[in-house]
Amino acid sequence: ECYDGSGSTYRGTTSLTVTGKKCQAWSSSIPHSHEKTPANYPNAGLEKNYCRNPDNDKGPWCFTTDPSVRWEFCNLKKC
Ligand SMILES: O=S(=O)(Nc1cnn(C2CCNCC2)c1)c1cc(Cl)ccc1F
Repeated sequence: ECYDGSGSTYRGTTSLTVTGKKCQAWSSSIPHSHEKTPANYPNAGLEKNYCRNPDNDKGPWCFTTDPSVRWEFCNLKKC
């Protein structure tokens, strides 16, 4: 899979980061509490633990399930 531009419109199901970590669900605050919730960002496609770009970073990312790593970019290429 690949993403266009900054990936703000990416709606695929990749949920692994560049270092192979599993993504934390956007609706969860464990292990990382955060502001990027589906309630706060209803149009960002923050489903399950799929990689997304709700804050206009350079590509899709996610909070990781590793307590020592808050977030990482995802294992996706730019189209
Ligand atoms: O809940 S958060 O979104 N957590 C957070 C921390 N770093 N990031 C990066 C995610 C990828 N893009 C750059 C910011 C997000 C968050 C955002 C802001 Cl503006 C302030 C505090 C905070 F807790």
